[in-house]
Amino acid sequence: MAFASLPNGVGLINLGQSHLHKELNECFNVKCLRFGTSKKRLTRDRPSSSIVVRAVAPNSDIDFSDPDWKQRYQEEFEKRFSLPHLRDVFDLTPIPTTFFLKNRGSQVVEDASSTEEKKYGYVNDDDRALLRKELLSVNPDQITELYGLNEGNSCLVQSFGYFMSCIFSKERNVIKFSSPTSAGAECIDPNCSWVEQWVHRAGPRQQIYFEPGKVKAGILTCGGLCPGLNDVIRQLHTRSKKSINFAEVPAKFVDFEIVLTLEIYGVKNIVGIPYGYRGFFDKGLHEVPLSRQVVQNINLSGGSLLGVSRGNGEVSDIVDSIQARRIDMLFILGGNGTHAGANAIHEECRKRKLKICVVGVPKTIDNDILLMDKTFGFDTAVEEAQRAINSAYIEAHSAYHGIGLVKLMGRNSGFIAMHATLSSGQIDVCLIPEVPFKLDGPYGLLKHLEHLIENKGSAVVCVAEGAGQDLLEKSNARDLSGNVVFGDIGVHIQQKIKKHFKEINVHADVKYIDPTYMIRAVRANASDAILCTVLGQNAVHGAFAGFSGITVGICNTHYVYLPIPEVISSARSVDPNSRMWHRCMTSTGQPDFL
Ligand SMILES: Nc1ncnc2c1ncn2[C@@H]1O[C@H](COP(=O)(O)OP(=O)(O)OP(=O)(O)O)[C@@H](O)[C@H]1O
Ligand SMILES: O=P(O)(O)OC[C@H]1O[C@](O)(CO)[C@@H](O)[C@@H]1O
Ligand SMILES: [Mg+2]
Repeated sequence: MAFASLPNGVGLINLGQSHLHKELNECFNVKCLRFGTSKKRLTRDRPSSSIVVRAVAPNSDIDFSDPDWKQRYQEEFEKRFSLPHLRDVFDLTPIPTTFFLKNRGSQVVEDASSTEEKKYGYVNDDDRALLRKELLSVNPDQITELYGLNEGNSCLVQSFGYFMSCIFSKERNVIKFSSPTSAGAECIDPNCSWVEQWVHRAGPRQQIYFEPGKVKAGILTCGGLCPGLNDVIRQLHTRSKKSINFAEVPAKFVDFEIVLTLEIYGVKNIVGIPYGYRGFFDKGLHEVPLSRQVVQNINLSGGSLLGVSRGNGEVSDIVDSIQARRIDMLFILGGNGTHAGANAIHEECRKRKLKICVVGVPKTIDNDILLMDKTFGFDTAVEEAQRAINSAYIEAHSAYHGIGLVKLMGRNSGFIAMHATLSSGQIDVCLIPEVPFKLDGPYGLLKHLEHLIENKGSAVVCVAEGAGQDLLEKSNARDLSGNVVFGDIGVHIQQKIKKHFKEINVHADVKYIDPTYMIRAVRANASDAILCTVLGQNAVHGAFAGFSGITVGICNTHYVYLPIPEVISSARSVDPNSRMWHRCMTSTGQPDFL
């Protein structure tokens, strides 16, 4: 069983292991995470929360002696991951789609789909993608055998690279954990049996639930900034160099790419909601009409041209505003908090019997959304973080007894710090929220730095902002969204290092770099930009397909739709028993600090 230990010693149990019955009730970092007896799933308590996140364990009370337990598990899993649909509430007859893959010129051509397109161009509602990201560790001979390459498989062995990518696209790339104690093992039963877990495939459907000409679509971005927001909502173009006055933006002044997909369907009425949810309840802010004029390169800059914000509005006020604006589709780009809000809006729309589709697009540099391979902005943030690390390294190595210290974002999750450490190869110590550490004592960080200075002459430390919060004075301060405001672990460590080396009378030249906002205010790199484009398009397809209360994502290399509660029931975090964290420690050569 792979428990991820948290700074306060709370066990964070991996998804798929909640049959291990244990009750915990602790506050972890920003949020209070509860592991209840009845639900047996980590949920997040938000004192100011207006919604309760659904928390259904697929494998609650599984009787493994029942020969049919796998089937039961899969049935429950299928139920959990079924997508809320307008049909659940309304008696609707779908119409043929207006989204065509072929014969599209500058104009949207009505019913121009070819027979071939009808056959192959769309995703079926029953299509599924295998959720679990699994790794294959067998040699090519075994692959040939395993995948029946000699039996008409379309993967032709042209080159090893092609061969591997072809194989890996077959959705059968699984790892068999022989034991729950294997690194990173996520097992359901004590024998680690393989149980397939399928989720819904994203993409355009042949039948749609809205007449595009009558649709009004809204887009908003909420939470902190993230590289790629403008790519998802690509491309916003201003003819003026001046910043946008959201109270007065002429139609066709701005142009977004989510808009492009909407317009390909034939939607003409598209608006941007300024500054996240605030745009719905702040009377001084007005929606921004968006159009499809071909405009350039706004995705070349970071930030969000719609603006972002934190802070709670009443869900009922927001839905009043959505209703008054007659919005039919709402696309919401944001992190965990924003998605909780999106789900609350979706639920409220259902309660009021409004035919509105709410579709989320997960945005977070922290990469802390459950189940997803990665979220957009993360890669870019890691890439940018390396620049800071490189500067810290150069400073440290150029100074006599230099110690470089870099603090990176990562509120609950150390993915940015871990990946930046792995990619830079210049870090001696990586500290993340998921792994507790001590500063003092024979096994503490300070002693290790002494050792590095003595033996290497310099050292570089990378610390995630949420790491070591137990070493700081507790603060009750919260930001507008209710997130706990952390103490500055970077400054704390810097001071402790200086004090320590002074006390032992050894010279140390400490250089502290805090690139916090620099790593998220940049434009998306190529891989994030592609991810953004695909997610943006799929969000639009999802709404036209009639799904609401869903989000889009990439899971196990496939693009999928997921019900929102499933991805926000807790923050995704680094598993200290994973191979990746082990690799990180191997790369730095750091000890445990405990
Ligand atoms: N449980 C909730 N129910 C309803 N709305 C929420 C909830 N949690 C957060 N929100 C709203 O979502 C918005 C964004 O939340 P938050 O500031 O936590 O950012 P986020 O989406 O998690 O992004 P980031 O990854 O940058 O933190 C805020 O306006 C907040 O009011
Ligand atoms: O200072 P702001 O804008 O509230 O954002 C800071 C937070 O944003 C994030 O990047 C994303 O949640 C966190 O890592 C960080 O704590
Ligand atoms: Mg958040």
